[in-house]
Amino acid sequence: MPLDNVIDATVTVAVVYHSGYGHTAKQAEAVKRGAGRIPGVSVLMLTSDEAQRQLEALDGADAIIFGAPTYMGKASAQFCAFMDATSKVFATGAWKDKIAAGFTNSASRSGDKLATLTQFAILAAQLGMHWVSLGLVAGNNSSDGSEEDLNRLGFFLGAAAQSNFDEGPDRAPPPADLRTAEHLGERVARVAQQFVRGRLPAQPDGVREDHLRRQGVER
Ligand SMILES: Cc1cc2nc3c(=O)[nH]c(=O)nc-3n(C[C@H](O)[C@H](O)[C@H](O)COP(=O)(O)O)c2cc1C
Repeated sequence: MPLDNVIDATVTVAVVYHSGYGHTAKQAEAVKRGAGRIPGVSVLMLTSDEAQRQLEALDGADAIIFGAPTYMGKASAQFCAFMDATSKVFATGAWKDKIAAGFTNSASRSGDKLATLTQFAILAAQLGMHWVSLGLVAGNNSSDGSEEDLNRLGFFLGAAAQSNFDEGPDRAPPPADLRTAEHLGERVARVAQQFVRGRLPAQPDGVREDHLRRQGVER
């Protein structure tokens, strides 16, 4: 492949999610917004039903971000069906060395969301993927903290959101949780880009840097 094509290669971040009533879909859209902010990154959105029917659509993705509501202390059954379907990928190793991350949303502040994020991280490990954490300090845990803080729910493994059960997706999850989801999308896109560029073939001194500089790429 010519050098220009290799360096111009778009990085693809896929978001695979389930949402029963629209709240986690809002969070998924926020993840997409964050990832899409990084120049040279395209975002592929698939519901877990769609992804389950066409797993090969994800073969070209450099990163896959898993998202589901927490139902009964675990990822929703619909998302679990997608997880089970990835046993085909387990067999072929097709997603090995892709970047992975996750997000979840539930009614309670904890609501046992950690169990869902842990499920996602284990899924990624079984598939040989590289898990990316949220990368934020915990918010709203001091006397000057507030509900507006990024990562107000204090998760590290992935992005968490909380949606009051009596509010529709037009009101929940709140802006701080959507900004936290945007942060995750942005972080995963950057990591995926670094990872893809790290695999570029070695170039004579300065050639690769010149290409990146001409593209205005942040190093
Ligand atoms: C079957 C079911 C189980 C649920 N279990 C939990 C739970 O374990 N913890 C929690 O905090 N909320 C729980 N909830 C609330 C949902 O996580 C919450 O309403 C969420 O916003 C739904 O997201 P969605 O609109 O994307 O489906 C449950 C809701 C349903 C329908």
